[in-house]
Amino acid sequence: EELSLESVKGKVYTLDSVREALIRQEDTIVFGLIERAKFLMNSRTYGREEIPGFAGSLAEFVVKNTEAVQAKVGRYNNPEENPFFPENLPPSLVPSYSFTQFLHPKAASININKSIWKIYFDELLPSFVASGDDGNYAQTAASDLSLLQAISRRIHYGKFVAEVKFRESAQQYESLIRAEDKGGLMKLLTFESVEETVRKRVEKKAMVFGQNVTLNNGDDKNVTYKVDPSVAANLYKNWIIPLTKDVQVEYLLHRLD
Ligand SMILES: O=C(O)C(=O)C[C@]1(C(=O)O)C=C[C@@H](O)C=C1
Repeated sequence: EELSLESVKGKVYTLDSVREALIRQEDTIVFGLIERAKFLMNSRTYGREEIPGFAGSLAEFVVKNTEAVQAKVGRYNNPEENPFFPENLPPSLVPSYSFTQFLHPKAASININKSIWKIYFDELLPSFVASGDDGNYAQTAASDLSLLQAISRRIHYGKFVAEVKFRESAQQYESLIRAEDKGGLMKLLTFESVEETVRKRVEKKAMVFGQNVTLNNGDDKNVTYKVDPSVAANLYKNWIIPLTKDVQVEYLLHRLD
């Protein structure tokens, strides 16, 4: 079998391959929920903390500084990655890998991490983290960062999904884009049955990955979970899928710029 040059050089994006990537990212998000749930709410991570020379919370401090370190080693050269604090990020110090140029150049200006940040702290955390304070503020912020990054990568992956769909039905998309018909675009890119499958699979993953494992496992009714599986399913239903679709519409509106 012949390998195309493109598959040797970089990633090939098809509807199947982007959906495969979204499925694999579910694992990361479910594990991220489980890891964050290990700690209590630890509100001191999110309030005004007295960090000398820094105006912001401990969580912001960890995210900003970690992003700066990761930027220096090239994290944001990958078009699949979007920083939470893009202002003043240092340039990469290492030679850049040549990522497949698949997206329209306007994609780089789409970043909805401000909304993701707000939803994460205001709505998601209180829905599954036990209240209280165990003193692990740095560890809490580190687990917030990896979960935020996983959720952000998943939602912004909408750019790739949209580009694949655009290439598959360019004519249909073009007329909606020219008419700036957001509702029509939303309808054309929506697959209700796929969304339902995603929600059910995520709930099952939360059950499988998050069950408390014991050796006397005969009795199914005694199984308990580290994160309520409905929290994972609702995260997808209420935020992740709708925001992925918003990113797709936003991307498509600029596709012909
Ligand atoms: O799989 C797709 O076609 C997507 O666009 C992804 C996704 C999702 O976020 O899971 C979003 C919209 C579709 O209605 C179905 C699923």
